[in-house]
Amino acid sequence: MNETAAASASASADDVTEEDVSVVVGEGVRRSYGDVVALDGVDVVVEPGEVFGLIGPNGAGKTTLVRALTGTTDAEGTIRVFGSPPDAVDPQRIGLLPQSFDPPERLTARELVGYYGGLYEDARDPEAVLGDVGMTDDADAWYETLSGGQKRRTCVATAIVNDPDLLFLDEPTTGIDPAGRRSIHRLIERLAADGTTVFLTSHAMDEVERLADRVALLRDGAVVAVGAPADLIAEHGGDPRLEVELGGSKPDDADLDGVRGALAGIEAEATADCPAVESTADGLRVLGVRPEGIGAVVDALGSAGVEFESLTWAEPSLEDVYLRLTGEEYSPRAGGTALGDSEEGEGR
Ligand SMILES: Nc1ncnc2c1ncn2[C@@H]1O[C@H](COP(=O)(O)OP(=O)(O)OP(=O)(O)O)[C@@H](O)[C@H]1O
Repeated sequence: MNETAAASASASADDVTEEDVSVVVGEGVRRSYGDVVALDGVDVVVEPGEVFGLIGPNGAGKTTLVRALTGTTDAEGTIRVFGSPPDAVDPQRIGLLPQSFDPPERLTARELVGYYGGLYEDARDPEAVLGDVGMTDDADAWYETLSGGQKRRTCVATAIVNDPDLLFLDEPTTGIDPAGRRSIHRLIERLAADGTTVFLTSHAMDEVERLADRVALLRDGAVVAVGAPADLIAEHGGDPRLEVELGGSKPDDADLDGVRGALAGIEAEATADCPAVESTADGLRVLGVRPEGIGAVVDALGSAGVEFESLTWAEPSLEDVYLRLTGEEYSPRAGGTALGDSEEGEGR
Protein backbone atom coordinates (compact mmCIF):
# COMPACT_ATOMS: atom_id res chain seq x y z
CA MET A 1 0.00 0.00 0.00
CA ASN A 2 1.44 3.42 -0.86
CA GLU A 3 1.45 6.26 1.66
CA THR A 4 -1.59 7.99 0.21
CA ALA A 5 -3.62 4.78 0.25
CA ALA A 6 -2.45 3.98 3.79
CA ALA A 7 -3.43 7.47 4.97
CA SER A 8 -6.81 7.18 3.35
CA ALA A 9 -7.43 3.70 4.86
CA SER A 10 -6.51 4.97 8.29
CA ALA A 11 -8.74 8.04 7.88
CA SER A 12 -11.70 5.88 6.88
CA ALA A 13 -11.09 3.54 9.85
CA ASP A 14 -11.12 6.59 12.13
CA ASP A 15 -14.37 7.71 10.54
CA VAL A 16 -16.15 4.53 11.65
CA THR A 17 -18.17 5.46 14.72
CA GLU A 18 -19.83 3.02 17.07
CA GLU A 19 -23.19 3.78 15.45
CA ASP A 20 -21.80 2.23 12.25
CA VAL A 21 -20.89 -1.06 13.93
CA SER A 22 -23.54 -3.71 14.46
CA VAL A 23 -24.05 -4.23 18.19
CA VAL A 24 -24.23 -8.02 17.87
CA VAL A 25 -22.88 -10.14 15.05
CA GLY A 26 -23.02 -13.92 15.09
CA GLU A 27 -21.79 -15.89 12.08
CA GLY A 28 -22.06 -19.64 11.82
CA VAL A 29 -22.64 -20.00 15.56
CA ARG A 30 -22.64 -23.67 16.57
CA ARG A 31 -23.04 -25.29 19.95
CA SER A 32 -23.58 -28.95 20.76
CA TYR A 33 -24.20 -30.72 24.03
CA GLY A 34 -23.00 -34.26 23.42
CA ASP A 35 -25.11 -35.53 20.53
CA VAL A 36 -27.60 -32.66 20.83
CA VAL A 37 -26.96 -29.89 18.32
CA ALA A 38 -28.43 -26.84 20.08
CA LEU A 39 -27.18 -24.28 17.52
CA ASP A 40 -26.51 -25.40 13.97
CA GLY A 41 -24.77 -22.47 12.29
CA VAL A 42 -26.78 -19.42 13.34
CA ASP A 43 -26.24 -16.08 11.61
CA VAL A 44 -27.62 -13.08 13.45
CA VAL A 45 -27.01 -9.33 13.33
CA VAL A 46 -28.47 -6.76 15.73
CA GLU A 47 -28.16 -3.09 14.89
CA PRO A 48 -27.73 -0.22 17.36
CA GLY A 49 -30.95 0.79 19.10
CA GLU A 50 -32.95 -2.15 17.77
CA VAL A 51 -35.31 -4.27 19.80
CA PHE A 52 -34.51 -7.66 18.31
CA GLY A 53 -36.93 -10.49 19.08
CA LEU A 54 -35.96 -14.16 19.13
CA ILE A 55 -38.78 -16.69 19.00
CA GLY A 56 -38.96 -20.44 18.53
CA PRO A 57 -40.32 -23.62 20.10
CA ASN A 58 -39.03 -25.14 23.33
CA GLY A 59 -35.59 -26.55 22.70
CA ALA A 60 -35.03 -24.52 19.52
CA GLY A 61 -31.81 -23.08 20.94
CA LYS A 62 -32.86 -19.58 22.07
CA THR A 63 -31.28 -19.68 25.53
CA THR A 64 -28.17 -21.31 24.12
CA LEU A 65 -27.89 -18.48 21.58
CA VAL A 66 -28.29 -15.85 24.32
CA ARG A 67 -25.62 -17.61 26.34
CA ALA A 68 -23.29 -17.84 23.34
CA LEU A 69 -23.75 -14.16 22.48
CA THR A 70 -23.11 -13.09 26.07
CA GLY A 71 -20.06 -15.33 26.40
CA THR A 72 -21.64 -17.40 29.17
CA THR A 73 -21.20 -20.58 27.16
CA ASP A 74 -18.60 -21.56 24.57
CA ALA A 75 -19.62 -21.76 20.93
CA GLU A 76 -18.00 -22.23 17.55
CA GLY A 77 -18.24 -19.58 14.87
CA THR A 78 -17.68 -15.85 15.04
CA ILE A 79 -19.35 -13.69 17.69
CA ARG A 80 -18.79 -9.96 18.04
CA VAL A 81 -20.48 -7.65 20.54
CA PHE A 82 -19.71 -3.96 20.02
CA GLY A 83 -17.07 -5.23 17.59
CA SER A 84 -15.24 -7.42 20.18
CA PRO A 85 -15.48 -11.01 21.42
CA PRO A 86 -18.14 -11.12 24.17
CA ASP A 87 -15.67 -11.78 26.98
CA ALA A 88 -13.68 -8.66 25.99
CA VAL A 89 -16.65 -6.30 26.34
CA ASP A 90 -16.88 -4.06 29.40
CA PRO A 91 -19.53 -5.80 31.60
CA GLN A 92 -20.93 -2.37 32.44
CA ARG A 93 -22.26 -2.21 28.87
CA ILE A 94 -24.24 -5.46 28.94
CA GLY A 95 -27.31 -6.40 30.96
CA LEU A 96 -28.44 -10.01 31.09
CA LEU A 97 -31.68 -11.39 32.43
CA PRO A 98 -31.13 -15.15 32.21
CA GLN A 99 -34.02 -17.55 31.81
CA SER A 100 -33.41 -18.97 35.27
CA PHE A 101 -31.88 -17.01 38.08
CA ASP A 102 -30.69 -18.12 41.50
CA PRO A 103 -29.78 -15.20 43.75
CA PRO A 104 -26.63 -15.70 45.80
CA GLU A 105 -28.18 -15.78 49.28
CA ARG A 106 -31.16 -14.74 51.38
CA LEU A 107 -31.63 -11.09 50.43
CA THR A 108 -34.54 -8.72 50.08
CA ALA A 109 -35.41 -7.41 46.64
CA ARG A 110 -33.85 -4.05 47.58
CA GLU A 111 -30.65 -5.71 48.85
CA LEU A 112 -30.45 -7.87 45.77
CA VAL A 113 -30.67 -4.93 43.39
CA GLY A 114 -28.15 -3.04 45.56
CA TYR A 115 -25.85 -6.08 45.51
CA TYR A 116 -25.90 -6.31 41.72
CA GLY A 117 -25.46 -2.53 41.43
CA GLY A 118 -22.37 -2.84 43.62
CA LEU A 119 -20.73 -5.08 41.03
CA TYR A 120 -20.44 -2.11 38.65
CA GLU A 121 -18.40 1.04 38.82
CA ASP A 122 -21.33 3.13 37.76
CA ALA A 123 -24.75 1.82 38.78
CA ARG A 124 -28.18 3.40 38.85
CA ASP A 125 -29.97 4.22 42.08
CA PRO A 126 -31.56 0.91 43.19
CA GLU A 127 -34.71 2.75 44.32
CA ALA A 128 -35.27 4.14 40.83
CA VAL A 129 -34.68 0.71 39.29
CA LEU A 130 -37.10 -0.96 41.71
CA GLY A 131 -39.63 1.71 40.76
CA ASP A 132 -39.10 0.97 37.07
CA VAL A 133 -40.19 -2.64 37.57
CA GLY A 134 -43.02 -1.89 40.00
CA MET A 135 -41.28 -3.41 43.05
CA THR A 136 -41.09 -0.38 45.34
CA ASP A 137 -43.83 -1.61 47.68
CA ASP A 138 -42.41 -5.13 48.00
CA ALA A 139 -38.74 -4.20 48.09
CA ASP A 140 -38.20 -5.27 51.70
CA ALA A 141 -39.51 -8.80 51.26
CA TRP A 142 -36.98 -11.61 51.04
CA TYR A 143 -36.53 -12.75 47.48
CA GLU A 144 -37.46 -16.32 48.38
CA THR A 145 -40.84 -15.17 49.74
CA LEU A 146 -41.80 -13.19 46.63
CA SER A 147 -44.36 -14.49 44.15
CA GLY A 148 -43.09 -15.79 40.79
CA GLY A 149 -43.98 -12.54 39.04
CA GLN A 150 -42.39 -10.39 41.76
CA LYS A 151 -39.22 -12.48 41.53
CA ARG A 152 -39.12 -11.98 37.77
CA ARG A 153 -39.55 -8.21 38.14
CA THR A 154 -36.71 -8.16 40.65
CA CYS A 155 -34.55 -10.10 38.18
CA VAL A 156 -35.33 -7.54 35.48
CA ALA A 157 -34.20 -4.84 37.93
CA THR A 158 -30.85 -6.58 38.44
CA ALA A 159 -30.37 -6.71 34.67
CA ILE A 160 -30.85 -2.97 34.17
CA VAL A 161 -29.16 -1.64 37.32
CA ASN A 162 -25.93 -1.01 35.35
CA ASP A 163 -27.81 1.05 32.73
CA PRO A 164 -26.54 -1.23 29.94
CA ASP A 165 -26.13 -0.26 26.29
CA LEU A 166 -27.15 -3.79 25.30
CA LEU A 167 -29.77 -5.69 27.26
CA PHE A 168 -30.47 -9.41 26.83
CA LEU A 169 -33.87 -10.41 28.21
CA ASP A 170 -34.52 -14.17 28.12
CA GLU A 171 -38.29 -14.53 28.65
CA PRO A 172 -38.66 -11.43 30.87
CA THR A 173 -42.41 -11.64 31.43
CA THR A 174 -42.80 -15.34 32.21
CA GLY A 175 -45.08 -15.63 35.23
CA ILE A 176 -45.87 -11.92 35.37
CA ASP A 177 -49.54 -10.87 35.51
CA PRO A 178 -51.06 -8.79 32.68
CA ALA A 179 -50.59 -5.42 34.42
CA GLY A 180 -47.01 -6.32 35.29
CA ARG A 181 -46.37 -7.43 31.70
CA ARG A 182 -47.61 -4.08 30.45
CA SER A 183 -45.30 -2.24 32.79
CA ILE A 184 -42.34 -4.37 31.62
CA HIS A 185 -43.36 -3.66 28.00
CA ARG A 186 -43.43 0.08 28.71
CA LEU A 187 -40.03 -0.23 30.39
CA ILE A 188 -38.57 -1.96 27.32
CA GLU A 189 -40.08 0.73 25.09
CA ARG A 190 -38.57 3.45 27.30
CA LEU A 191 -35.15 1.80 27.31
CA ALA A 192 -35.26 1.42 23.52
CA ALA A 193 -36.34 5.05 23.09
CA ASP A 194 -33.29 6.04 25.16
CA GLY A 195 -31.03 4.10 22.78
CA THR A 196 -30.59 0.78 24.58
CA THR A 197 -30.30 -2.15 22.19
CA VAL A 198 -32.55 -4.97 23.39
CA PHE A 199 -32.29 -8.67 22.53
CA LEU A 200 -35.62 -10.15 23.62
CA THR A 201 -36.45 -13.84 23.80
CA SER A 202 -40.09 -14.69 24.43
CA HIS A 203 -42.86 -17.20 23.84
CA ALA A 204 -45.43 -14.39 23.99
CA MET A 205 -45.97 -13.60 20.33
CA ASP A 206 -48.08 -10.50 21.06
CA GLU A 207 -45.23 -9.15 23.16
CA VAL A 208 -42.65 -9.69 20.43
CA GLU A 209 -44.96 -8.36 17.72
CA ARG A 210 -45.54 -5.22 19.75
CA LEU A 211 -41.97 -4.56 20.88
CA ALA A 212 -39.56 -5.91 18.29
CA ASP A 213 -38.24 -3.96 15.32
CA ARG A 214 -37.06 -7.25 13.83
CA VAL A 215 -37.65 -10.85 14.76
CA ALA A 216 -35.73 -14.05 14.11
CA LEU A 217 -37.49 -17.40 14.25
CA LEU A 218 -35.25 -20.20 15.44
CA ARG A 219 -36.13 -23.81 14.76
CA ASP A 220 -33.91 -26.81 15.50
CA GLY A 221 -30.94 -24.57 16.09
CA ALA A 222 -31.23 -22.60 12.83
CA VAL A 223 -32.77 -19.27 11.88
CA VAL A 224 -35.62 -20.01 9.46
CA ALA A 225 -36.94 -16.44 9.06
CA VAL A 226 -35.88 -12.95 10.04
CA GLY A 227 -37.48 -9.58 9.42
CA ALA A 228 -39.78 -6.87 10.71
CA PRO A 229 -42.93 -8.37 12.23
CA ALA A 230 -45.14 -6.71 9.60
CA ASP A 231 -42.99 -8.11 6.78
CA LEU A 232 -42.98 -11.61 8.25
CA ILE A 233 -46.76 -11.46 8.71
CA ALA A 234 -47.26 -10.27 5.13
CA GLU A 235 -45.03 -13.04 3.81
CA HIS A 236 -45.97 -15.97 6.02
CA GLY A 237 -49.05 -15.00 8.06
CA GLY A 238 -51.73 -16.05 5.62
CA ASP A 239 -55.13 -14.43 5.11
CA PRO A 240 -57.57 -12.88 7.55
CA ARG A 241 -60.00 -15.60 8.48
CA LEU A 242 -63.37 -16.33 9.94
CA GLU A 243 -63.47 -19.32 12.26
CA VAL A 244 -66.90 -20.92 12.32
CA GLU A 245 -67.59 -23.18 15.29
CA LEU A 246 -70.36 -25.63 14.58
CA GLY A 247 -72.43 -27.12 17.34
CA GLY A 248 -73.11 -30.46 15.70
CA SER A 249 -71.14 -32.86 13.57
CA LYS A 250 -68.08 -31.95 11.57
CA PRO A 251 -68.85 -30.74 8.03
CA ASP A 252 -68.27 -33.34 5.32
CA ASP A 253 -67.00 -32.62 1.81
CA ALA A 254 -70.53 -32.00 0.53
CA ASP A 255 -71.11 -29.40 3.28
CA LEU A 256 -67.85 -27.67 2.40
CA ASP A 257 -68.78 -27.68 -1.29
CA GLY A 258 -72.13 -26.14 -0.38
CA VAL A 259 -70.42 -23.36 1.53
CA ARG A 260 -67.97 -22.81 -1.33
CA GLY A 261 -70.86 -22.55 -3.75
CA ALA A 262 -72.70 -20.04 -1.55
CA LEU A 263 -69.53 -17.99 -1.06
CA ALA A 264 -68.95 -17.91 -4.80
CA GLY A 265 -72.17 -15.95 -5.09
CA ILE A 266 -71.22 -13.12 -2.73
CA GLU A 267 -69.59 -9.86 -3.67
CA ALA A 268 -65.87 -10.23 -4.33
CA GLU A 269 -65.07 -7.12 -2.27
CA ALA A 270 -66.48 -8.81 0.82
CA THR A 271 -63.69 -11.36 0.73
CA ALA A 272 -60.52 -12.07 -1.14
CA ASP A 273 -61.25 -12.88 -4.77
CA CYS A 274 -61.47 -16.55 -4.06
CA PRO A 275 -62.17 -17.29 -0.39
CA ALA A 276 -60.94 -20.70 0.62
CA VAL A 277 -62.91 -22.91 2.96
CA GLU A 278 -61.40 -25.65 5.04
CA SER A 279 -62.59 -27.95 7.74
CA THR A 280 -61.30 -27.56 11.33
CA ALA A 281 -61.63 -29.55 14.54
CA ASP A 282 -64.59 -27.39 15.66
CA GLY A 283 -66.21 -26.61 12.33
CA LEU A 284 -64.83 -24.71 9.39
CA ARG A 285 -62.63 -21.79 8.49
CA VAL A 286 -63.21 -19.26 5.72
CA LEU A 287 -59.96 -17.66 4.63
CA GLY A 288 -59.63 -14.24 3.05
CA VAL A 289 -62.58 -12.59 4.83
CA ARG A 290 -62.30 -8.84 5.30
CA PRO A 291 -64.13 -7.25 8.28
CA GLU A 292 -66.65 -5.61 5.96
CA GLY A 293 -67.34 -8.98 4.40
CA ILE A 294 -68.31 -10.86 7.56
CA GLY A 295 -72.04 -10.17 7.16
CA ALA A 296 -72.07 -11.45 3.58
CA VAL A 297 -70.20 -14.60 4.60
CA VAL A 298 -72.70 -15.19 7.42
CA ASP A 299 -75.52 -14.88 4.84
CA ALA A 300 -73.72 -17.34 2.59
CA LEU A 301 -73.33 -19.81 5.47
CA GLY A 302 -77.07 -19.45 6.14
CA SER A 303 -77.99 -20.11 2.53
CA ALA A 304 -75.75 -23.21 2.58
CA GLY A 305 -77.70 -24.47 5.62
CA VAL A 306 -74.79 -24.14 8.04
CA GLU A 307 -75.80 -23.65 11.67
CA PHE A 308 -73.00 -22.27 13.77
CA GLU A 309 -72.44 -21.73 17.48
CA SER A 310 -69.88 -18.94 17.30
CA LEU A 311 -67.75 -16.92 14.92
CA THR A 312 -64.25 -15.59 15.50
CA TRP A 313 -62.57 -13.25 13.05
CA ALA A 314 -58.80 -12.84 13.12
CA GLU A 315 -56.26 -11.10 10.99
CA PRO A 316 -52.88 -12.78 10.62
CA SER A 317 -50.39 -12.15 13.39
CA LEU A 318 -46.87 -13.10 14.34
CA GLU A 319 -48.40 -16.13 16.04
CA ASP A 320 -49.62 -17.36 12.64
CA VAL A 321 -46.12 -16.88 11.23
CA TYR A 322 -44.73 -18.87 14.14
CA LEU A 323 -47.29 -21.65 13.76
CA ARG A 324 -46.83 -21.91 10.02
CA LEU A 325 -43.05 -21.94 10.09
CA THR A 326 -42.83 -24.36 12.99
CA GLY A 327 -45.54 -26.63 11.59
CA GLU A 328 -47.64 -26.32 14.73
CA GLU A 329 -51.45 -26.16 14.69
CA TYR A 330 -53.42 -22.95 14.32
CA SER A 331 -55.76 -22.39 17.26
CA PRO A 332 -58.62 -19.98 16.62
CA ARG A 333 -58.91 -19.34 20.35
CA ALA A 334 -55.36 -18.01 20.51
CA GLY A 335 -56.27 -14.70 18.95
CA GLY A 336 -58.97 -12.92 17.07
CA THR A 337 -62.25 -11.20 17.68
CA ALA A 338 -65.08 -13.34 18.94
CA LEU A 339 -68.21 -12.29 17.13
CA GLY A 340 -70.51 -14.17 19.48
CA ASP A 341 -73.14 -16.77 18.86
CA SER A 342 -75.73 -14.48 17.37
CA GLU A 343 -78.98 -16.32 16.84
CA GLU A 344 -79.81 -14.23 13.83
CA GLY A 345 -76.55 -15.46 12.27
CA GLU A 346 -77.58 -19.08 12.50
CA GLY A 347 -78.41 -20.90 9.35
CA ARG A 348 -81.84 -22.09 8.46
N1 LIG B 1 -26.55 -27.56 29.60
C1 LIG B 1 -27.11 -28.36 28.71
N2 LIG B 1 -26.77 -29.67 28.65
C2 LIG B 1 -27.31 -30.49 27.74
N3 LIG B 1 -28.21 -30.11 26.80
C3 LIG B 1 -28.59 -28.83 26.82
C4 LIG B 1 -28.07 -27.89 27.76
N4 LIG B 1 -28.61 -26.68 27.51
C5 LIG B 1 -29.46 -26.85 26.47
N5 LIG B 1 -29.43 -28.13 26.05
C6 LIG B 1 -30.21 -28.68 24.92
O1 LIG B 1 -30.02 -27.82 23.82
C7 LIG B 1 -31.23 -27.65 23.11
C8 LIG B 1 -31.59 -26.18 23.07
O2 LIG B 1 -31.91 -25.77 24.38
P1 LIG B 1 -32.27 -24.25 24.73
O3 LIG B 1 -32.43 -24.18 26.21
O4 LIG B 1 -31.27 -23.36 24.11
O5 LIG B 1 -33.67 -24.08 23.99
P2 LIG B 1 -34.73 -22.91 24.10
O6 LIG B 1 -35.10 -22.56 22.72
O7 LIG B 1 -34.20 -21.82 24.96
O8 LIG B 1 -35.94 -23.66 24.82
P3 LIG B 1 -37.09 -23.10 25.81
O9 LIG B 1 -38.04 -22.34 24.95
O10 LIG B 1 -37.68 -24.35 26.35
O11 LIG B 1 -36.43 -22.25 26.85
C9 LIG B 1 -32.26 -28.52 23.82
O12 LIG B 1 -32.33 -29.77 23.14
C10 LIG B 1 -31.68 -28.69 25.21
O13 LIG B 1 -32.09 -29.91 25.79
